[in-house]
Amino acid sequence: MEKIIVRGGRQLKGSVKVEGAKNAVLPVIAASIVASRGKSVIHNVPALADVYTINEVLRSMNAEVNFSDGTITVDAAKPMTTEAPFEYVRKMRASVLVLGPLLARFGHAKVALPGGCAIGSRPIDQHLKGFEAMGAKVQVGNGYVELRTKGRLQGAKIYLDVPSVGATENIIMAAALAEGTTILENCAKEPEIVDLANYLNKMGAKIVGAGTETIRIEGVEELVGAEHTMIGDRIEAGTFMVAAAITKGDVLIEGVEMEHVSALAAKMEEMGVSIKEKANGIHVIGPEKLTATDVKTLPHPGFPTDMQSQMMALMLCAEGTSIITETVFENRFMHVEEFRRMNANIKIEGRSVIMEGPTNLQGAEVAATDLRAGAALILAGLISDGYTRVTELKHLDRGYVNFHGKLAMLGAEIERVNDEVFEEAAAAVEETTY
Ligand SMILES: CC(=O)N[C@H]1[C@@H](OP(=O)(O)OP(=O)(O)OC[C@H]2O[C@@H](n3ccc(=O)[nH]c3=O)[C@H](O)[C@@H]2O)O[C@H](CO)[C@@H](O)[C@@H]1O
Ligand SMILES: C=C(OP(=O)(O)O)C(=O)O
Repeated sequence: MEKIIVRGGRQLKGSVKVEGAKNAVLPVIAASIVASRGKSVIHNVPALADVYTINEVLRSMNAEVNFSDGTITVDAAKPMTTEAPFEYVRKMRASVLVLGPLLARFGHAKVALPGGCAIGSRPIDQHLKGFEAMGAKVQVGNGYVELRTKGRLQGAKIYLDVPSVGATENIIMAAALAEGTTILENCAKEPEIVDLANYLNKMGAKIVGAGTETIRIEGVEELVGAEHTMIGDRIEAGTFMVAAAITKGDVLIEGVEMEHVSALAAKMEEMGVSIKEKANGIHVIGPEKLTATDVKTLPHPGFPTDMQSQMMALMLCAEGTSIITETVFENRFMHVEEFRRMNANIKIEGRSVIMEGPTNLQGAEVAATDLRAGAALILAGLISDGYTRVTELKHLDRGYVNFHGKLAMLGAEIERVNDEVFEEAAAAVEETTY
């Protein structure tokens, strides 16, 4: 079994560069389906398992996709099939982001229903409500959702019940090729939405208001391939900000906008962490003592749910009582059990967790329950007594490129090993007769 083994006690020092944002690149790759001519060239693409999965989804539908040295080219000009089977959606929920582009360009899309996952139930009703408002017929059955439209989709006024990131993305991709104007209200304001709108506008779309709660999309008849460079990953950056703070370290984080991590930075400053914007990155210095604080996850610009488990690791080390309230996903506390294995004193009360710190964290064998939980357990391992062994790395690989290698470059005592390889080698040694 593959594991990351970390030995606590090293202060992190140096600089680290973050990758392009996973949650921005997945919709951008899906959006390249809307180009009926011309190639799309996308730079600063992270080599993540999720990126390989979305590339496979597009290839399976007859698009040409090449990925090397951080650049993806997509040629979707040839006729495409319009179905994404369960084998892809099972690996990565963001596969549902092909629904909007396929429907808008080909009048048909069929994708396996994603179902729940380790962090909550994650329905797609708001995506479907938007497509229906634009004139699509929606059919759900046998584990699939199928969308059809006769002729072009029609612009519509759509109000989202929750500011869903995925629904906002799917609807703006569909509306970009619809006939007439779509006004999308109470939409998500995440930086990834702005990046997607910028890319679509380079393709010829007419989208204004991305990053605010009302987006207006004037549909156009055709979109063409475009060149785009992805924004830096604010969640990877945030994870390294916590790594610096938790180890009382001194780290410069490059490749991300300060504005994209401002909610996290504000909370970390309340805890006593020094965070300064520099010309070449974000400079984080961890204090001798961390002060307890409270955090509530919210849609952007609130505190991101994708930083909740990493923040929990930091709060475990703070003096006093800290509370985290998770309002975005109903079940995103699976990592609490794993932290308890590391000696954490944590109570779950409804949608909140209450921690008494500082915790004398102890190394243990723990499992990544989702990708951010995996990162959070490694962060806790950085300051635990002894060795922490983190398994289920498939989750981590969905969202972090070479996480252990980057931490090692900053001075952490960490390695990624494959037990099976060791066991095979050990067995081979035993069998050897001298
Ligand atoms: C690939 C990607 O970008 N993933 C991110 C995206 O996920 P994703 O786009 O799936 O998350 P959403 O913003 O859609 O979900 C937010 C909340 O809305 C609910 N909801 C969503 C859609 C819907 O039709 N109906 C509904 O009720 C969800 O159950 C959840 O409680 O945003 C999340 C919230 O910031 C992040 O944690 C994920 O990392
Ligand atoms: C929850 C996440 O991703 P996804 O929506 O792809 O599961 C995440 O990036 O933390």
